[in-house]
Amino acid sequence: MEIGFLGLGIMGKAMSVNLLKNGFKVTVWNRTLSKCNELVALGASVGETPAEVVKKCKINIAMLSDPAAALSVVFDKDGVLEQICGKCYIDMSTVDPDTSCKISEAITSKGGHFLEAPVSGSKQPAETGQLVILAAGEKALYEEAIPAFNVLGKKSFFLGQVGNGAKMKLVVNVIMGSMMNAFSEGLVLADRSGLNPHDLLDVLDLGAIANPMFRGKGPAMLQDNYSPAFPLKHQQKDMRLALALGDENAVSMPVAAAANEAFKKARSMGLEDLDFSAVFETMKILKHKS
Ligand SMILES: NC(=O)C1=CN([C@@H]2O[C@H](COP(=O)(O)OP(=O)(O)OC[C@H]3O[C@@H](n4cnc5c(N)ncnc54)[C@H](OP(=O)(O)O)[C@@H]3O)[C@@H](O)[C@H]2O)C=CC1
Ligand SMILES: O=CC(=O)O
Repeated sequence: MEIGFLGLGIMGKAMSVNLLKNGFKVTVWNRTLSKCNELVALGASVGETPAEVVKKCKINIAMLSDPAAALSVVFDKDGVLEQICGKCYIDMSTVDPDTSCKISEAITSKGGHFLEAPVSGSKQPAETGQLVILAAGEKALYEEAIPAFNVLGKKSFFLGQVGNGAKMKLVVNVIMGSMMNAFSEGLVLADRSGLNPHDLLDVLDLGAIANPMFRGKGPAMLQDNYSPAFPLKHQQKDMRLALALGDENAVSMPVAAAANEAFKKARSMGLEDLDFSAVFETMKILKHKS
């Protein structure tokens, strides 16, 4: 199966490498075209524009930063829409349900097929094919994409109509962002009250709230290492979009709102391209001021 892949950031690069290594033919495109070179060295072809990729490939996957990027790649000149008739488009970016529905409507009205399929799991799961895929939209396309999903992920869910995948992803990530804030506060509290935060990591890891995120990120955070796996700007985007979903549904979300403020503070400190665990730095600043 030949797959078109649009967007070679942290996730898209890892996912397309994985597809290539598992025997798929892949044609890639990235806004900054030079990022395609590494994939070419592994056997990928390059399209000069999204339209050129879609013209060549029946199944096309996008992994783009945010709603603006997702819309631009579809609707702009030389975009996906120009060649979508009879072709398939799977948007795996994390966007809001309205963006996903807008893309779906445009694609299907031009005779294309659409699936949204955002993922849970970060850089390492993308590299090792351990993502959790949250698909919604055209069921027949979901079934057609299963061989690719089996390479990219450890489990795929089909969640029904377009928008449900986006919603599920935002619910998961609003919980994750709030957890990262609680974890960071706990690390600061341990330190300031005279405990060794490394001991806290060991205690947490043996108890009821042990989880891969605390286990994976904690030691690096204590060394001020925020090498980006999941950039903070994207986590804050997800908080913002999840809070908007809360607004729409009259769901009070004070914990998530406070966590969002901390991520915004981190962005204002210039930390947006670091890993989202860098929100810890906002609390260390507060600590030093008090
Ligand atoms: N990193 C992670 O752990 C995870 C990320 N996600 C989600 O996956 C998506 C991608 O994340 P990630 O790979 O980390 O992000 P990156 O920031 O590493 O990559 C973003 C990609 O989007 C492209 N892009 C940005 N703006 C535009 C635009 N206006 N037009 C065209 N292309 C554009 C970038 O192109 P260029 O190279 O030219 O800048 C790049 O290819 C996001 O929605 C994120 O929330 C989901 C799960 C985990
Ligand atoms: O969206 C980020 C993730 O780790 O999942």
